[in-house]
Amino acid sequence: MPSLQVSLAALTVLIVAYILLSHFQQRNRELPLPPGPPQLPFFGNATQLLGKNMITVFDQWAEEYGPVVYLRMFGQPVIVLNSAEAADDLLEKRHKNYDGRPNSILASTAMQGDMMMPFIHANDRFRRVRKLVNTELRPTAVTENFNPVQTVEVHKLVNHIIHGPSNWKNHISTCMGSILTTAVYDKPLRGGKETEGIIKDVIRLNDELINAIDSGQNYVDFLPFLQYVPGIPYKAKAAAYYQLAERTYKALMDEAKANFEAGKSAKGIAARLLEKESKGGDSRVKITTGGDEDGDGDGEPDYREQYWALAAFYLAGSDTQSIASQSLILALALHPDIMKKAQDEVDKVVGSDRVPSFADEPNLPYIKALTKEVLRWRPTGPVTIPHASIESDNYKGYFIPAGAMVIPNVWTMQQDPKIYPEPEKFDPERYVRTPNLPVHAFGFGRRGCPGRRVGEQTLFLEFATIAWALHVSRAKDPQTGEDIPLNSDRETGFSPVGLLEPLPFKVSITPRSEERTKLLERVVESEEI
Ligand code: HEM
Repeated sequence: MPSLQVSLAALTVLIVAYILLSHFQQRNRELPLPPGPPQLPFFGNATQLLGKNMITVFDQWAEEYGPVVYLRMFGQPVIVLNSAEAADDLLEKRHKNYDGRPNSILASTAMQGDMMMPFIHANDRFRRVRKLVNTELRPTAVTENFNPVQTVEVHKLVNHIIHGPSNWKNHISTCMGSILTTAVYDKPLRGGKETEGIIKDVIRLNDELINAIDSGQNYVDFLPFLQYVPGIPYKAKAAAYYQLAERTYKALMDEAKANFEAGKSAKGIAARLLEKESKGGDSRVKITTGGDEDGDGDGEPDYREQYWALAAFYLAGSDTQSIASQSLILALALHPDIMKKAQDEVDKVVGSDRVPSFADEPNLPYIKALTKEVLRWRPTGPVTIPHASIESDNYKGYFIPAGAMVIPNVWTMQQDPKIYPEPEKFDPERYVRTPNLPVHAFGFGRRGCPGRRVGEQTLFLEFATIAWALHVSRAKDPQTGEDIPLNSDRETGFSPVGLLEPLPFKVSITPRSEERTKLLERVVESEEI
């Protein structure tokens, strides 16, 4: 009992100190804060968000308060950027001050030891890891490391859909995951029993992390003093996750290292990275405890940073690509005219005697426009990953506090009728007319998605092959013969938190011709060998 009293007393002291500090931070400024909704003294605006669809609330606040909105969530300053202009001014032009990430006590520190790229601060580790990731994802590396894998996996995907159309969503998710596990570790992802062992752990880690964030287990991020409370429940679970993550990501790299040292040909980015280093006589291929040895921050990532950097590919690239593909299927079923236009373009350029390839890209502008419009219409991350301000700033006469969470509200930006007339309409033609019309779904500044090219290319080949081989339309109710309704409403037809994933829906997917089905089967068989 006395220890409980001590804990409660300590907790009270921490809460009071926290409130005082956050109030001091608000007062210690000369400029006004950006406009925003009324706040309660401690909870800020959090109560106005509870139980509501965050994007809907942000959208309304954008209308009411303008392009830059200020909130306080449990004492933490939050800036929401609602216009492309504000995002460009701050996150691109002043990126050095906005490349930070908010303190993520659960997902980054407790669950991943501050090693996982999308969550880490703009620190020396971030700069080392970013160098590695950008090198492995530069255009020539994508052509070499990803295009052959994307080709095989997309062909397999469409062939699987032909033979099991009701399972189309699982086929997509396997394909998108497999592109990453194969390109990085040379380990294709297989359904059922074949996805045992280490790759199963990669999938599990991904799912558990998303679940921890989306289900509100990250309460400690909003009430940071809780991390000092002994026995707080999130810690044990997070520690178990961290151990599994460390073991899994290291084991994958170790296996690549062992294969390469045994003289097997280096397949996959992990093995090739180690091979490149050894050819350069580089001594970095050794297991260390992480960090920049000379402490200057611009060194090369060590072994531990390397395997965590490569782990970010699956984590950041599998669900994002998969969800964009689901939104495409929904859009095609809703718009038979768009399905037909896509099919007509592919038929004209590719014909029936071969399957689409990356070489067709310059000749398929409508398919390319379709990939952009899907990501504009229903952006996978409607608010992307939050950034954080490093120093305090003055934007158009408003005070932006240091350490504020900065949320790019991509949803509202991509629904701006001045830039995208009739924004709610799914209309790929807007990108045919204006190919450089912006797509903000990949984020901003130095934190913008380094896998953008991979994502765009996967979606391009997938969409072209779907249009070539399949017909997607509304499903009919077998009892009544009526169309089964489809709900593409952002608020009621999509998941309310996290990534913008369509809620389960039914469509009809049929092969376009026997001839194309047979050709695709032959292609898949030949690629299997
Ligand atoms: C349709 C597919 C994809 C979409 C829509 C997408 C979107 C995003 C967004 C919005 C961010 C955060 C940007 C920001 O903070 O401003 C991000 C970060 C990231 N993405 Fe992607 N992404 C996709 C595919 C991929 C792929 C295929 C990979 C890897 C091959 C990848 C790797 C990453 C990484 C490592 C980060 C963290 C960057 C950082 O924190 O600095 N992404 N992505």
